Amino acid sequence: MMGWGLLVVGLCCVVVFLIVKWVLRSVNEWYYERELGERRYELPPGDLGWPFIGNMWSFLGAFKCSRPDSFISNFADRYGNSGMYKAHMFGNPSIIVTTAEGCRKVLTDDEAFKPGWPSSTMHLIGKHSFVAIFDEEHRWLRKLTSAPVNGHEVLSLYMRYIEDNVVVALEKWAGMGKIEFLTELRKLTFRIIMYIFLSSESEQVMELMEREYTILNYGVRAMAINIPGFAYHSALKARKRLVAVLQSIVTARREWRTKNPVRAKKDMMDALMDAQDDKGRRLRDEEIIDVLVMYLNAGHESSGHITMWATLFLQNHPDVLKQAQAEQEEIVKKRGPDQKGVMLKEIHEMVYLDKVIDETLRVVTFSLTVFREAKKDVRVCGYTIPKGWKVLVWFRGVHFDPETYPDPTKFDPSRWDGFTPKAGNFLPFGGGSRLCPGNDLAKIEISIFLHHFLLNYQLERHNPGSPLMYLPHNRPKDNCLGTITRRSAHQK
Ligand code: HEM
Repeated sequence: MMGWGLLVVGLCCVVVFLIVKWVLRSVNEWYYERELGERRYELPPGDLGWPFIGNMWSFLGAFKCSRPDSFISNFADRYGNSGMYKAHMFGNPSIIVTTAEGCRKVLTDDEAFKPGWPSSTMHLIGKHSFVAIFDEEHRWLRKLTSAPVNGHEVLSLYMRYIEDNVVVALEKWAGMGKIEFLTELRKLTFRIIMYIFLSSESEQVMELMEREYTILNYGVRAMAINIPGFAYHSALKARKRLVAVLQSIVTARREWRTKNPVRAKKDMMDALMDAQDDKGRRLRDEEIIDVLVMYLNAGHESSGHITMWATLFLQNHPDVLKQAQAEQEEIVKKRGPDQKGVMLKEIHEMVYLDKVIDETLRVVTFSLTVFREAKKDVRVCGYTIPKGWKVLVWFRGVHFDPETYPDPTKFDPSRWDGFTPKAGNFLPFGGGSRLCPGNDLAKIEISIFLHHFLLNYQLERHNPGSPLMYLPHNRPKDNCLGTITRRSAHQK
């Protein structure tokens, strides 16, 4: 009797548990889809996860357990390979778009989409930065700020500065013994972007700011929990400190400009201070600071990571390394006796290195996803994205599509021999009106670094098996701890 009783109680518990689970799993769908009426049947397949946390648990779980692709493959396993899935991400009902066709459509249709970054990102990067502004305001500020980092003339101008700093840094690292290669690279790329935007700052200020950016970036991809001990809370504090430093730089510059009205050289800060829109409006300090917070971050974090990964891939693939070294040696051999340093035309001749960099950009896919919001109901690849819903343009899905890139997880620069991806199939720098304005600068920086590294240096990692982390960005957990040494004559 007792046994039957226990069985019944057990069964009741299981049934109650299943009902509660089903109700909880359906709450988000009832709440967000009810108001869509019949249009809910036009949504892509998927599920909106649990109340409050949505699908964030499985997103963070997949990325923290180093299985980044399992997050999307779980959707594909459950709902079929539709390439678009509904989900609840970063606090919003969202559509994740993983196909080249869908991503291109979202990135290029400014009539239908505007930026849709989570409000936590906006608080961290700034409500006057490009993650928050759109249409006319974005076009104006983008034109103003992208000019100083684009075009043959300006890039040639920065190349000397970049190269001098690369040469000094590599020499210094080779005498330092054990270093965190990624940390040092981030400092180097930060110094370069600070020079371009602010004509440099003191060593101390730069180190401090770079450290604050590291903390800020941890918060960008974390749950927006503003409680001490959580990454987002620390990131908000880091932003405050960054804003304070930038405010003091802006104030000092304004004072300096008043005393020196005629200036020989103008940098990005000058451009922002001089700017006037067609109604004669000038930018306020807080707007300038937000644009700087964004540019200084975007302009060093990505280049530092990609340079580290390209170096690692080269070191781990001896055949690729040999071919890349041979190309650089050939370039140096052709130089006249008076030439000092790399020329822009030589970078265009680095055809093999360019394939190595493109393959690195693909395999790493530094920007896992970017966010948009539908301004109206939009049809994409046969599904409806409802007005107000967020869209996650999932670059990783595009870059790991086996139909375009057979054996997609393999690092293989030769896949680029005679191969030009169709529009939308290769998006390391995004696309449309938000295409990365620093793409040429980034490629030049990476090429100059690899040029000198390949000719003269090698890296020995201390923990080659160090586990990988995927958030906020792909990197070895030990920040690539290793020793840089000069290549001896017989290795050349
Ligand atoms: C390997 C290096 C880099 C990668 C992989 C990269 C990637 C990207 C991607 C994917 C976007 C598109 C964001 C979106 O669609 O919402 C973007 C935008 C942006 N990037 Fe880069 N980037 C790199 C280097 C740089 C550099 C060096 C700079 C600074 C000069 C920079 C500044 C920006 C800015 C300001 C935006 C926002 C553009 C807008 O919203 O109009 N990036 N980047």
